[in-house]
Formats: sequence, C-alpha cells, structure tokens
Amino acid sequence: MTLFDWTNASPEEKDAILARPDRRDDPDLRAEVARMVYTIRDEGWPALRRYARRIDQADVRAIAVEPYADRAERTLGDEAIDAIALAYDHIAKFHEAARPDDVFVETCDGLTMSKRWIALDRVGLYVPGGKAPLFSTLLMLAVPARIAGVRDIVCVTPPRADGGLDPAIAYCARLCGIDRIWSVGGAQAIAALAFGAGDIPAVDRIYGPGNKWVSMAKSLVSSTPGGPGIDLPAGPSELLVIADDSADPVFVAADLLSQAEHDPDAQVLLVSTDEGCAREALAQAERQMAAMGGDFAPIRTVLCADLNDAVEIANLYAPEHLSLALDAADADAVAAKIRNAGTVFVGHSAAETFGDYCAGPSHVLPTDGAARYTGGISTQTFMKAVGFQRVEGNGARQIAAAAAALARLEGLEAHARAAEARLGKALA
Ligand SMILES: NC(=O)c1ccc[n+]([C@@H]2O[C@H](COP(=O)([O-])OP(=O)(O)OC[C@H]3O[C@@H](n4cnc5c(N)ncnc54)[C@H](O)[C@@H]3O)[C@@H](O)[C@H]2O)c1
Ligand SMILES: N[C@H](CO)Cc1c[nH]c[nH+]1
Ligand SMILES: [Zn+2]
Repeated sequence: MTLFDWTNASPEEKDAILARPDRRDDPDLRAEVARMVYTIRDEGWPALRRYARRIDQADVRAIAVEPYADRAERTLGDEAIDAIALAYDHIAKFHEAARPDDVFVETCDGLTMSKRWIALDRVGLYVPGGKAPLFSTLLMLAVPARIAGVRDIVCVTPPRADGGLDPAIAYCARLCGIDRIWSVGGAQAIAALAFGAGDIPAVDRIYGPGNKWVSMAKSLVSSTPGGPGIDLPAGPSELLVIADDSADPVFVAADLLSQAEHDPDAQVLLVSTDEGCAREALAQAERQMAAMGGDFAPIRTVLCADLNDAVEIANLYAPEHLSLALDAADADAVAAKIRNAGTVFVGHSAAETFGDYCAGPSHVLPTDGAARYTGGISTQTFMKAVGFQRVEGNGARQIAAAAAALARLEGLEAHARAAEARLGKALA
C-alpha cells in the first residue's frame, strides 16, 4: 500500500499525486467516438442500429413503460416501493425549493429589464446501465426536469439481454410521466439524441452521467456547430474523503468502496492527517472488499500535516464528492473553506450513499475537475434565463443620446441612428 506524503512533496510530485487519467485528451478514444458520432449524424438510423448491434448486441427500440411499470408495482416489493417514494419526495422537495427566481429591475424610469427562467422544450436523459441499471439517475434527472417545466423528455438507457426494461427504471419512469424509453446506450445513444436518428428526435440539451464513451460523446456533440447543449462533464464517479483521528475507519472504507464499485475508472482518494487512521481504513477496505467480492477501482491515499493541507488538496482536486470525516466543529470549519467540489458531505454520519439516492439534491455532479467551474444538476439546469427589455414612456429619452454616443465611439453609425430615431430624428 502506497501512502503519498503531501506535506513534503515537491510541486511536481503534488501534480502527480492529484493527476487524473486524461480521458478528454485520449486521442484513441476521441477518434473512436468521433467516428461513431459523426457516422450516426450523417447516416442516421442504419448507422445507429449497426453500432448498437456491434457494441451491445441488441436492437434499438422504443419500449413502452406501462407494462413494465405495472409488473414492477407487483414485483418490486413494499420496501423498494416505499424507498423510491421517499427518494422521489426528497428530490422533489429539494428541486421545488431550488427553482430559480425571475429578476425584474427598473434601471431607470421607463426601462424595465427582466430575466425570466423558461424551461427547455425537449431534453434527452441518459440513464446509465452498463454495470448497473441506475434508476436513481432517472429520478435525479427527470424530477428536476419536470419541476422546471420541461414537457418533452426523451429517455435512453442501454439494452437488457432480455430486450425489456429494468423494473425499477420502468417504475420510476412512470412516476416521472415518461411513457417510453429507447433501448440504446453508450456513445451511439448520445449521437442519436444529439442529431436524431429514426424516430429518436434530436434534443436541445443532453443530460446524464456515463462512462468514458458516453462522456467523450457528450463532449464531442456539444462542441459540434448546431449540436445540442450538455449538462456538465459527469464521468466516472469520484470521492475524496478527508479523515482525521476522529474518523471511523469502517465508515471511511465503506464510503470509499461505494464509489470505487461504480467503474474501474472511478477516482477514489483518502486524504488523512493521521497515518494510523489511514492504514486502518485501508485494512478495512481490504476486509470489506473480500466480503463483497467484485471489482473496485484502486484507492489512492495521501497523508498531510494538518487540515489546511487537506483543504488545499480538496480545492486543487475539485472532486465530484467530498466527505469530511471529522468531528462536527472541524467539519464545519473545513466545509467553510471548500471552494471546489460537486457536493460536500459534512460529518461522520453523512454517508455518501445518502446523497446518491435520497437526501434530495441531484446526484448528477461534475467530475474530472469540472467542479472548479460548475455545480451539479439542479432545476435551473433544465431552464434558460431569457432577457426581456421593455422601454416605455420616458425610457427612450433617458438613454438614446448615450446609446448614440457610445455607438459613434465604436464607429457604428447605423447603431447611433437607430437610437436617435427614438428621439424623433429623421434618418434620411
Ligand atoms: N458523475 C456523475 O454524476 C455520475 C452519476 C452516476 C454514475 N456515474 C458514472 O456513470 C458511469 C456508468 O457507466 P456504465 O459503464 O456502468 O454504464 P453506461 O451506461 O455509461 O455505459 C454502458 C455503455 O457503454 C458502451 N460501451 C461499453 N464498453 C464499450 C466499448 N468497449 N466500446 C464502446 N462502447 C462501449 C456500451 O454501449 C454500453 O451500453 C460510471 O462511470 C459511474 O461512475 C457518474
Ligand atoms: N455515485 C453516483 C454518482 O457519482 C450516483 C449513483 C447512482 N447510484 C448509485 N450511485
Ligand atoms: Zn454511487
């Protein structure tokens, strides 16, 4: 087990400790995904079908939700149905409260400037389904989309071997008013949502996390002129835990493994001010992995002198999830210094898993350092702020001369005249 020493590391060693695999610049992955995405854009449905068959050995089809949801209601069991209801309730409560407010400002008499939040017309939701069918992601996307007021939701998820729908995905889809789901995953699904293919319509913006093929495809389609927007880079899961000697190694190990189980590309870091705690958490992780079996991404462990160093590491790394395995007072003090993280779990009781399923905020969060510039998905991610500029009464008289002067400073005579026309000046 390698424990990196942050406090005595050189700047180059610090860069190496915090390096992520640079998926965005993997030229082979980029070329492979670009070929798929642009072939589907140019050839449409036949190319989509071809790729889906080659990669997932399945046909792309629109599956009606109702029969699967109906069956799921009878087979999922009360515990699962109640848990989904609780998750739905908390997600809805949070995203209702997170609805952004319109802004109205009178910049001067007669000028009413406003910014009004308007829902997008048609969105595409990607529900991951490679390692596991993430029905929770459907809730974390569709609930805020509906609360924002999106009417047209196009939903895709990787195909199942039996050609049907996962029961929990179907049940959650029905809760969110989604009546069909396309059985297609990976980069090919993103290309279909971006440009349309067969009956799959092109959408205005694509949402949802996914593995490296999905993430690369989202990045490519969003930078294609005329292509859709995307939510944010939401690739393989990440967790950075800051732990001191008050941390419970069992909790720390369990949280780390919860994210390490998502993907071999998951990024899982333990940053500790206490070597004993770090070693015990790693030993715990070994025991817990042995008990569960299965594959887990490796845990990177970094030792540092104090919590200031730990804060520096977290802000530099900008993880998707940050857990503060510290006593309440320290946890609050550290939380106040965090600037870069998708979401922060504060204190020993705050299991990362709570955020994944049912605490309330969406679990679709920025990875790969994108937490430096964006937070996670929220109600407003499904809306756009449109500006309205109302000029009446005295308004034009108050600003036309200034607008004309500014326009002439830029050498733009036609602009100046359009302003002065409002003062009654003849244009010819
Ligand atoms: N950041 C977030 O907010 C967040 C939230 C939930 C999940 N996640 C992440 O989402 C990801 C889900 O990944 P997943 O793989 O389980 O499901 P996925 O749905 O993202 O990917 C499965 C699809 O990938 C494609 N694929 C697989 N191997 C391929 C290959 N060799 N070549 C081309 N295409 C291939 C297939 O089409 C398959 O259907 C994980 O990395 C998880 O950590 C992130
Ligand atoms: N941890 C994931 C986000 O990185 C979300 C998730 C869904 N299901 C379980 N976990
Ligand atoms: Zn998770």
